[in-house]
Amino acid sequence: MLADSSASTLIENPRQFTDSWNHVVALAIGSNIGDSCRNIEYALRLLEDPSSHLQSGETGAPNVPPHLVVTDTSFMYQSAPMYVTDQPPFFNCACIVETNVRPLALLRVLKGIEETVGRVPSIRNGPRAIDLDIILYDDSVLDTRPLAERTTLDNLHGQLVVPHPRLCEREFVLRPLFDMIPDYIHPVQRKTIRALLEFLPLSDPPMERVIPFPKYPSSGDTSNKMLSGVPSTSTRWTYPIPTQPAPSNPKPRKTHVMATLNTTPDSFSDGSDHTAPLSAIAYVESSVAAGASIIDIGGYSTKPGAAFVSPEEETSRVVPAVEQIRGHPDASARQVLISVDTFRPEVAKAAVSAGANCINDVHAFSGPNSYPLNLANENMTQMIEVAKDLAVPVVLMHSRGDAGKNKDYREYSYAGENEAPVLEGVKVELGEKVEYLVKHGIRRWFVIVDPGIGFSKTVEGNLELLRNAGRLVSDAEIGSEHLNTKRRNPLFGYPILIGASRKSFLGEILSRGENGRKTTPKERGWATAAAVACAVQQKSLVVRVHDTREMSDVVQVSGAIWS
Ligand SMILES: Nc1ncnc2c1ncn2[C@@H]1O[C@H](COP(=O)(O)OP(=O)(O)OP(=O)(O)O)[C@@H](O)[C@H]1O
Ligand SMILES: Nc1nc2c(c(=O)[nH]1)N=C(CO)CN2
Repeated sequence: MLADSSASTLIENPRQFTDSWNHVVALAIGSNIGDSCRNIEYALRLLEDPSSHLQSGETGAPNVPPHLVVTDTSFMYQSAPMYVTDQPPFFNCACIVETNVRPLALLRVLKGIEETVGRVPSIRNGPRAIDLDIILYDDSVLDTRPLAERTTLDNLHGQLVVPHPRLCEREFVLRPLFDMIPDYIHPVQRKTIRALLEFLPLSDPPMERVIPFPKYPSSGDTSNKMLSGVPSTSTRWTYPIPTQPAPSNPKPRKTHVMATLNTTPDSFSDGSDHTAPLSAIAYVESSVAAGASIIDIGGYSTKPGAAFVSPEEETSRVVPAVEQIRGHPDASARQVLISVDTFRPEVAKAAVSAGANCINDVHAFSGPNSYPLNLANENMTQMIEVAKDLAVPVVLMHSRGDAGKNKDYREYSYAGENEAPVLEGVKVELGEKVEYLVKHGIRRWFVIVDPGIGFSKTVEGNLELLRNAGRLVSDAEIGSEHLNTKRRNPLFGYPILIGASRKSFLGEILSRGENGRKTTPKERGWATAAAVACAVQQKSLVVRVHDTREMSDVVQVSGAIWS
C-alpha cells in the first residue's frame, strides 16, 4: 500500500511481480497540445477500462480480468514547461489507482492510451497531447535496466524505473502528489512528498490551479465534437495555489461573480421577478455586461418551507432558460458559463445536456433528507454518476437538511475559541462528503466548496463563517487531540464560493439596535456589499449575488485592496 513505505524492495524483474492483487499506484499526467483538459479526462476514462489496451492474462494470473479504479485525483495545475522551455504551458495532475495490473503491463496500458488519445512522436521533453507516467507502485523500487546502465537517465526508453527517476526535481509531479499523499515516504530518498516539495525551489512563474469547464450542448459546431463521450473545454478558471508564498510579481487575484437567476415563482429574494423569459434574458444580458462570469439558474427554491416542486416541473423551468441563453444572438451572452442549482440528478443532467457547464448543489450530492449524513444514499450515487459522466465542475455546499433547522454545533465545541465550532462543523461535515465524492470519481479539480451561509446556522454562526472563510480550507488540522480524531483538513486547498446575498441573517443584523429597521431581501443590497467585500478579503474564488452590477463594483474595489 502507498501509505506505508517501510518495506520497500528492489525488484529487478517486474515480470515476477505477483505478490498481491490490489496494488496502489500513483500516476502523473501531463498535456500541452490540443484540448489538454479534455485529453486528460479521456485518458482517465480509458485507464478505467484497461482491458482495451491489454492482452488476456497480463494481470499476473490466468482467468483474472484486469481491473483498475481511480481512487483519488489531485487538483489540476498549469505549469511552465520544464527542460524544453520553448513550448506551450502544461496542464498537470496526478491520480491514485488501485489495480491488479502488474507494472510492465501497466506501462504498456499507459503507452497504448497515450497513442489512442493522440500522442505522436516528438522531441524528448517536447510538446505532447498526453503523457502518462508511473510515479509510485506500492512501495516498490523497480528498475528493468541492466545494472551497468543505471548511472544515467538517458536510456529509459522501453524500460521501467519506479519511483519515477525524475520525481524529486519536478514540482509539476510533487505538487499534485502532495494534494493526495503528502506523508508518503519515498522508498529510496526516505523523505515524505511534503519534504521533497519543500526542498524544491518554486517554479517561476508559479504553478497555478485550474478549473476546466466543459462545453455544452455538445452537438453543433464541429470544434465542439464529443471525443468518445468526453466534452471539449469551454473555459478554464485559474487561481493561485493557496499555501504558496506570493511571487515577486503576483497576478491580480480574480473573484468571479456568479449571477443568480431564479426561475421560481417563490424564491426568497427575487420572488417571481425572472419567471418571465424576457425578464430572465434581460437579467442575463445586464449581468454579463457587468462582468459576471457565470449564471446560476435554479428552479426550486431552497428557502425553508418552500412549496414542493416535482422534478419535471423543475426541469421545465430550468432547461428553457439554459436554452435561451445558449441561443442568444450576442456571443458574450451565448457563451457565458451557466451552473444549474439543483440537488436532483435528472434535473442536473437535463440542464447540462441543454448547455449548462456546472452543477451547484446545496446538499453536496447527498440529497435533502440526508441529515444526519448517510453517505452512500441513492441521491449521492446518482449525482456522482451524472457529474462524473458529464465531467462538470461542482459547487458542493454545506447544509443540514432544512435550511432553517439543525443549528446546533455544540458537538464541535472542542474546537475552542481559536477554531470556532461552526467552522469546525462545516470542515468536518462538508469535508466528509467532499472526501467521499473525490474517492468515488469526482475529480478534485472540479470541486468548489461553499460553507452554506444561511443554511442551518445562527446569525453568529454565519458571521463566524464569513469572517473565517479562508480558514475553512487552511492546512490547520481538524479534530480533537482529546478524542484522538486529529487529521488533515479534508477541505484543505479547495476554492471557495460564498453566497450571502440578501440573506435573512443580514436582515436580522439590520433590525438590531435603536435604529434597526425591517428590510425585505431586495433592501439588503448594501448589507450584501459588506459580506461580498469580506468574501473577497477571505480570498473566495466566487461570490454568488443578485445585484450583479453593484456587486461587480464591490468585487473590483475589494479585489484592488486585498488581492
Ligand atoms: N516510471 C516510468 N513511467 C513511464 N515511463 C517510464 C518509466 N520509467 C521508464 N520509463 C520509460 O521512459 C520512456 C520515455 O517515456 P516518455 O515518452 O513518456 O518520456 P518523456 O515523457 O519525454 O519523459 P518522462 O517520462 O520523464 O516524463 C518510455 O519508453 C518508458 O519505457
Ligand atoms: N511543466 C511541465 N514541464 C514538462 C512536462 C510536464 O508535464 N509539465 N513534461 C515533460 C516531459 O514529460 C517535460 N516538461
